Amino acid sequence: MNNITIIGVGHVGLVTGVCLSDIGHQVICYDLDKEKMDQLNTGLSPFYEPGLDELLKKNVNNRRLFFTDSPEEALSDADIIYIAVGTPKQLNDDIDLTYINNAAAMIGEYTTKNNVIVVTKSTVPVGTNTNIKQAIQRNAQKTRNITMVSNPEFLREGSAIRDVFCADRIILGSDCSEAAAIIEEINKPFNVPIFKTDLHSAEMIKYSSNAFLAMKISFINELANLCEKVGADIEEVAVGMGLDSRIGSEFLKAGIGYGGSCFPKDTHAMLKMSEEAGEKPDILKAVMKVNSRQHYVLVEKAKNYFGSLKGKRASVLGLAFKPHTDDIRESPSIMIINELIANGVSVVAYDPKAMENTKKMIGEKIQYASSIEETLTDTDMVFINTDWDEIKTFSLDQYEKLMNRPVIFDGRNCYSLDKISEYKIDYFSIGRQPYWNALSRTWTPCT
Ligand SMILES: NC(=O)C1=CN([C@@H]2O[C@H](COP(=O)(O)OP(=O)(O)OC[C@H]3O[C@@H](n4cnc5c(N)ncnc54)[C@H](O)[C@@H]3O)[C@@H](O)[C@H]2O)C=CC1
Ligand SMILES: O=C(O)[C@H]1O[C@H](OP(=O)(O)OP(=O)(O)OC[C@H]2O[C@@H](n3ccc(=O)[nH]c3=O)[C@H](O)[C@@H]2O)[C@H](O)[C@@H](O)[C@@H]1O
Repeated sequence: MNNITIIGVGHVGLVTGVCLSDIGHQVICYDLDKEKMDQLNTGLSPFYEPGLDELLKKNVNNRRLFFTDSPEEALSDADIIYIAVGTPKQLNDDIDLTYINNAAAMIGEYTTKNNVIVVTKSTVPVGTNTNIKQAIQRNAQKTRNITMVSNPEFLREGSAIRDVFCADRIILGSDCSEAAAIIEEINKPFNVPIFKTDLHSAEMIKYSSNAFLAMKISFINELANLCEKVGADIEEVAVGMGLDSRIGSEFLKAGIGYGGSCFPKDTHAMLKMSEEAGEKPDILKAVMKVNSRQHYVLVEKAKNYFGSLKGKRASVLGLAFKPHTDDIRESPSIMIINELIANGVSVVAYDPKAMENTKKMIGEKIQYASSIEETLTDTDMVFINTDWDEIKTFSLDQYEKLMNRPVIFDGRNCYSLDKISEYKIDYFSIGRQPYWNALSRTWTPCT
């Protein structure tokens, strides 16, 4: 059992704290937000993540997990400190390292132990861990020896707890083998393969993994658009490709482009890192370009279908950037909504978990419904933007019943084409037969 301090209690910091306490460590988590810390000490998570509330409650109740907004309480006795603060994109798309620098300064100011190991969970550009160490040293009052371990996180929102306990690997980068061995020991109970490497390579592994996954998504989306033109079905193509173990079946789901707080920002950060190093990141640029275009393919289809969208009313099913989360950061659904509004469409939306966050972000620009049925009622078109189970399994006859004249723009290929053709619904999806025309009962190419 180790005593561990975590700085930054967001998606990564909280899940890390909960999981480390669950495997037996004593964890104290520190964040600036007092209200959030008070709520967490009662066992209630500030965001939705499957399975998190139960584990949080369990470990708060058995006193292995504690939250504070006092840096002194969190840091003065600490000798193993995890940094999990945000590294967001600035308005000009550069990475913002303010929170990292503040965390570093704070560690220097408040720690009192002679030897401290600092473990970076946050995603940071290559070289940042070295800068963090220097920033801590500049501020250090009592601590003499600071050792850095880069331990990038690979969890996904919506399956974060499972991803930690069943991870494919844990990466530990350090220039000190003793420190890496201590962090390896801490992680042993997870029973996950551990790969130890140097600091810079560990930092690079994180960006490279996210960029590769983003590339897979843009690749399948580009193929999807081609499939529509040549009469192939991207769902079949993805299965056939994925059967090759060198390619693998994951992250080959065509859709409306990747969103979320990480792929967009991390591809930008990697692009910048590459350019600063004098390289030409051509693949990365293409990945990002394809992705930006993909967010709007459904709106383009709607424009072609209706001629003009002005004065129409659209329902939107799904606001979160993916299912099983209430996170709407860089959500393609919000981009589609903004594009619809710019085209004179009035929007009514529904999401099982992300309504509150959407209200905070875009307020009364749209209307909010409390069920799928209410969302669809008297609308001219529906956009399926997030494939929550509730949305994927929603009965097609309800679209017929509730909409003015049902037209579905399905960004997640939720319905089988065989099923669709049994209904009087005009249907567009991604990378399959482009358009089911209910009146002529034919699959028609898009213009
Ligand atoms: N969200 C995700 O699924 C994943 C995120 N990451 C990376 O992990 C890092 C954290 O991401 P999230 O957890 O999503 O961020 P977040 O934005 O959800 O949470 C960051 C937290 O840090 C706190 N904070 C900022 N400065 C602080 C300071 N000086 N002292 C104490 N607390 C401070 C904020 O109040 C906030 O609660 C980022 O670098 C991200 O790229 C990595 C893997 C997965
Ligand atoms: O660094 C991070 O923050 C994390 O970023 C992603 O995790 P996350 O963004 O939570 O979610 P993903 O499941 O990767 O989905 C990201 C986006 O890609 C889209 N996506 C995903 C997979 C796919 O096949 N097709 C597709 O369009 C999703 O709809 C979503 O908008 C990575 O998968 C994690 O390994 C990583 O730790």
